[in-house]
Amino acid sequence: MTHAVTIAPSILSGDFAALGGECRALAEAGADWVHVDVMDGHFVPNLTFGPQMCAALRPHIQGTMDVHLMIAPVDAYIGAFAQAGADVITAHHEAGPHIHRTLQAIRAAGCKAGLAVNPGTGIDAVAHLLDEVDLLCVMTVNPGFGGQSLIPAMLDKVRALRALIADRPIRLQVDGGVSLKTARSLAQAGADVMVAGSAVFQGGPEAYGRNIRALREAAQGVMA
Ligand SMILES: O=C(CO)[C@H](O)[C@H](O)COP(=O)(O)O
Repeated sequence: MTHAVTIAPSILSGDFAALGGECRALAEAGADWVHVDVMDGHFVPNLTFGPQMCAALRPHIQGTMDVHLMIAPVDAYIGAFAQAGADVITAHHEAGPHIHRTLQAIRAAGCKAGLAVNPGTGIDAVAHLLDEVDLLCVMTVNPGFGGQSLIPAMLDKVRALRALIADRPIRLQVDGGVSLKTARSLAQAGADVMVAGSAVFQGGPEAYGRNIRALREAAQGVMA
């Protein structure tokens, strides 16, 4: 069974000189969420945004601001991202040192708690954390950069996590290499939130609506 799919464009692929406008264009184009990739140059080999950027973007985002923290340590920054208006804050299992406490702190700050796992991390890592989690993010590429190809072995991981979640109200997100080619198999494996950078932003603002529609239809198995 496939689930209704949420499309969460990653502004990592947007025009950094015009991100407010990019967020407004995404809303007009039918994006469900906006995914903000926060990178610290330490946990991942790239640097992007901080809480001030999130606060500046918040008024330009309709609906859910989905903040993906690729940073270590995490806990000291949760309050700032919550204050900045994040709806979902996702932390990495690998960022440590006490992910259970981190997830509790995210909820205590009034946000939905997301748990991300890198490609090399097995599903056992999340099994004992499900009570603390509102969203599981399967990294389907190694984190740090947009435009990479989906790692095929991650489909099995998505399938296994969907089975593990069972009937819990946990969203299952995939992040990296989501495209017209991969969306259907990811949805069939059980993903219900698709983060997409290149696949949404290619072609510029006039293509966003078309790209989002095509991605949604591909995920749902609607033939072009
Ligand atoms: O978290 C990320 C990288 O760490 C990005 O969200 C992800 O790679 C999306 O980009 P694309 O759709 O181009 O693969």
